[in-house]
Amino acid sequence: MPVVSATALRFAYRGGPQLIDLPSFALDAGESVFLHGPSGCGKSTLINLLAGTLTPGAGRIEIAGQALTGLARGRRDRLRGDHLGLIFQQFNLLPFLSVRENVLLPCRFSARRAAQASRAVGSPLAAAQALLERLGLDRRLHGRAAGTLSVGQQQRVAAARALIGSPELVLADEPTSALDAAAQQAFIDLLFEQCAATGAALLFVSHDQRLASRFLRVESLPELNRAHPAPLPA
Ligand SMILES: Nc1ncnc2c1ncn2[C@@H]1O[C@H](COP(=O)(O)OP(=O)(O)OP(=O)(O)O)[C@@H](O)[C@H]1O
Repeated sequence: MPVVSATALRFAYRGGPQLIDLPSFALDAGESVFLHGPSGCGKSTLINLLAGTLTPGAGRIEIAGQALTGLARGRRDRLRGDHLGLIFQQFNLLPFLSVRENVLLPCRFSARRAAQASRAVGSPLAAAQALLERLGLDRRLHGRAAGTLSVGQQQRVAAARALIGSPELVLADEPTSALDAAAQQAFIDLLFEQCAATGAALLFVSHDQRLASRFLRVESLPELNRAHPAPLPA
């Protein structure tokens, strides 16, 4: 069973042209997919549709076998919290909360994630600490306000937050855009390692095709998408 599937998905921003017209797209459990395309082709929009933060004009999205489309907001938020880990370009960490509290957020919103974290290592707190340490952030940093960390450190906090409680699917939107080439490779290594450890599928979105060679499955959004939005000027 796919961990995420989209069928006959169509989307346009209000008053804008058709941006997404996707006959079908799916990821199987444990699969890692690199999705690329030029700036403005709709990659972030697609991620937000799959995450349920944008609502499609038509079509169906299923997460872990459950329909996301058509759900009321509260149930959609719960489905997202239970099954998805999200890493965005801007990390979306809460800068005044500690590193530890940021990582624990998904367990606060999802009893399922908290239970899975507890089953794995005893408690959500122990899971947060173990993940942070495996991602190279030692305990002295865990009580610091997230906003005081370097960009590379914040990226790893965002990864720990996405991975805690073993979500079935991790959606990563340009997560390495602020890193240099060596740090990008190291971050991708960590993501692969952690997704393999929890069995999570990974959808990694980037315009940077140099990263594609690390993935077994590589997809081009403009090739999948039957709507062809005009590229943004460089
Ligand atoms: N909230 C919005 N309202 C209206 N138009 C939007 C909105 N967000 C994005 N767009 C437009 O939709 C198109 C696709 O944007 P999107 O961010 O999905 O592209 P992208 O492929 O992720 O680009 P990038 O690689 O630069 O992040 C762009 O033309 C963009 O200007």
